[in-house]
Amino acid sequence: MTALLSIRDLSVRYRRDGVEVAALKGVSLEVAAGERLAIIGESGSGKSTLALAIAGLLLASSKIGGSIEWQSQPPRSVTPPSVLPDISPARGEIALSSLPSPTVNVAEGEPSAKLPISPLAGEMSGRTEGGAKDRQPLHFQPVGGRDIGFVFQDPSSSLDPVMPVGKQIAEVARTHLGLDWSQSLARAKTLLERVRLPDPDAALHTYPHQLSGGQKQRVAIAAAIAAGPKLLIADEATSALDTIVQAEIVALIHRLVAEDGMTLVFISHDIALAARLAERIAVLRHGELVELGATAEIINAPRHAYTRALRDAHLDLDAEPLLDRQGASV
Ligand SMILES: Nc1ncnc2c1ncn2[C@@H]1O[C@H](COP(=O)(O)OP(=O)(O)OP(=O)(O)O)[C@@H](O)[C@H]1O
Repeated sequence: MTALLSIRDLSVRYRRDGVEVAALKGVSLEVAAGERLAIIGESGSGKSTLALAIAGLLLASSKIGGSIEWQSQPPRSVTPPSVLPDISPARGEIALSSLPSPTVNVAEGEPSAKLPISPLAGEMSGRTEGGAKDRQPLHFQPVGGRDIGFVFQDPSSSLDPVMPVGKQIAEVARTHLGLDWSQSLARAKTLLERVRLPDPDAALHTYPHQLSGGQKQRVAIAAAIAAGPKLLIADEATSALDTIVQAEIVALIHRLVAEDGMTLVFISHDIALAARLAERIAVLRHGELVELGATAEIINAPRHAYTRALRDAHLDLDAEPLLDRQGASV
């Protein structure tokens, strides 16, 4: 399979209370175009940091080493390209984001603010820095976030509480697909249908607080895919939901990814959930990639003791089979 992006020797360090935290330590992996990749590990293992690094959403104060290199652009299967919505949990609203340069190549310890396009720094901006226009991109360059959709754990903090959800989705379409308001609202309605919100016409006018947690997450997913991204990153997108709703959201993500031909990076601490959705699983521990393989291999024949422990811990807690032995079962 063609690689969509290659991550090489990626390390990320945060600074907190004067102390440096090494969140990622030399992680290398490729994400193939069209695959469903899960990244699992315990709390603090660096999963979110990896997701944010891929999306170019790391704090400007973080120190980044290594590279993230995007390969040639695969054919888009959905609507015209556009800038995608960044649903920023830090800001509690849908913001319009830009990605960093796809080829992020920074010396270890160099501030990420020196990246060609600034990462998250209080608010997302599409400004280029450091004379990015003069650079000759060697690879496909994702523009203004249009190529990555991001779904965060908590839909309550990723949606604007005082804006009807239809408008939140339509805003994305209007701004970035060049549609007028009626076209944008029609698109929002179609997206609400696609994420199976009951009565999409009425749902257009509802506010987030009028929806259940699962419904809010459906809206957040609709907004994340409104621009037709080629890569969808779901960061613990089901963790705040009860088990039944979790399964529904996993099924929804699986269907949308298949329908739109997206690549999926699914972040989860739950190996069972990951196994239901992903074709490959990457296991992070203390910021290091300890194992990467086909889902069936990871589940049935894990090589690393840590992966075995994750699997066995799950088996101890839940008698349900982790995998239907046929791969993703949704
Ligand atoms: N903004 C930040 N400032 C300082 N340290 C951070 C920051 N974000 C994360 N860290 C630290 O970096 C490490 C990796 O965190 P990260 O959130 O990537 O892990 P995770 O596997 O996603 O955890 P969880 O499942 O709990 O979300 C942890 O030690 C965490 O405390």
